[in-house]
Amino acid sequence: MKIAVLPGDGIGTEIVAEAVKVLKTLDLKFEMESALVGGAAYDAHGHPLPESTLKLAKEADAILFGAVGDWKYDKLDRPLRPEQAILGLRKNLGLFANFRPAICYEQLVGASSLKPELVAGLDILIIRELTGDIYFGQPRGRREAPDGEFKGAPEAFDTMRYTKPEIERIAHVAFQAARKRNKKVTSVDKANVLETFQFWKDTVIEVHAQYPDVALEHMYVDNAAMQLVKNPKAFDVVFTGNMFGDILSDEASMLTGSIGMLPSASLNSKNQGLYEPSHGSAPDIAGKGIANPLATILSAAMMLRFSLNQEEAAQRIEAAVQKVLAQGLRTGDIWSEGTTKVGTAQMGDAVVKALG
Ligand SMILES: NC(=O)C1=CN([C@@H]2O[C@H](COP(=O)(O)OP(=O)(O)OC[C@H]3O[C@@H](n4cnc5c(N)ncnc54)[C@H](O)[C@@H]3O)[C@@H](O)[C@H]2O)C=CC1
Ligand SMILES: CC(C)CC(=O)C(=O)O
Ligand SMILES: [Mg+2]
Repeated sequence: MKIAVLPGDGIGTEIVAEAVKVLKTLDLKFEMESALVGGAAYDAHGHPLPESTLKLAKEADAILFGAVGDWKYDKLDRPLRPEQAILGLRKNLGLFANFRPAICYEQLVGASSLKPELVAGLDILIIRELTGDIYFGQPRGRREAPDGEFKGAPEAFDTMRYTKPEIERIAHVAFQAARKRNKKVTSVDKANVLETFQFWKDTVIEVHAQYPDVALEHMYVDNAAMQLVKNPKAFDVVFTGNMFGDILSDEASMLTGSIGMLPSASLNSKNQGLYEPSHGSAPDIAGKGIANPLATILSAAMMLRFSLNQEEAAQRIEAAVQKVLAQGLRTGDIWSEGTTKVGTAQMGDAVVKALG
């Protein structure tokens, strides 16, 4: 088994180091090989996703990814910007199914910005389509407005699109995941305004015919954003497209206490996967040793479960994380009065110790 380790930029390097530490503590046989990605790869090789990094990722059984991006690259031409590395990996490897579980651990009920009773016991699964939608649709660009009130003025445009097979395959993923949980899917769309999402809704209804044992509800994304903070426990599987899933998963992270707690798995049809925290490179706190590494450590647990067939090891990591939280250790983002503030490496060390 081979794991490609791609730390990336900002806090990416700090949090991946902790997840690697945890993986090395397990008595498992796998090889790990690291490579540059994102801004770090652009600085060294002139491209955010060099051929050698892509080759390593393609050949690996699983990829452990940190985060990419920094404000200093924001003026580069888009194809050279760090974010193109993660988008390119997702597209090149066909990682269309993104799982983002939002679980509020008992010990962190007080860390959420919501009332404890709203988040205690929360366990929802966001399933986000990851290789389509407006993030990848063509054409896109800048031009002179071809018509309308401001005809001739400079304008920018993107294309929102989904093909039927793209919607069908992720709908099957959502319904099958729901069968292993509470048999309820909320499909989030904007069918009242967007043709793409009326098509999404129609296709989801068709696929649902094969899953009569799973309850399906539809919700517009604006309402879903509101319901997520009003009554989050009413959801079980939240299923949506690429952009809405991106936004709603950051929102849902705060139900768990912090974005530093939300792991993710991105899978293709061969169950090859990329595992990364749901957050970005956090340039505002990079280099300070204060980032929360738990989302990345929990992503490594998802990697053991989904791609490396090591369920027991995955559960060991998840139990170790809960044990450390029960000991009262907290990085700044989840700290509250009466708990002990620790840095990134101390948190990683504590998880390693709890594993023993
Ligand atoms: N998959 C990826 O590589 C992603 C990359 N990005 C990139 O990351 C850069 C920063 O983007 P932002 O919008 O600021 O989002 P961000 O997720 O990096 O940070 C948002 C806020 O959350 C905090 N935060 C994030 N992770 C944390 C952690 N583990 N522990 C404690 N606090 C944490 C940050 O300090 C910041 O205040 C941009 O260049 C963006 O494009 C953003 C999202 C995903
Ligand atoms: C570069 C972005 C598309 C990444 C992101 O925000 C995400 O996947 O959550
Ligand atoms: Mg995001």
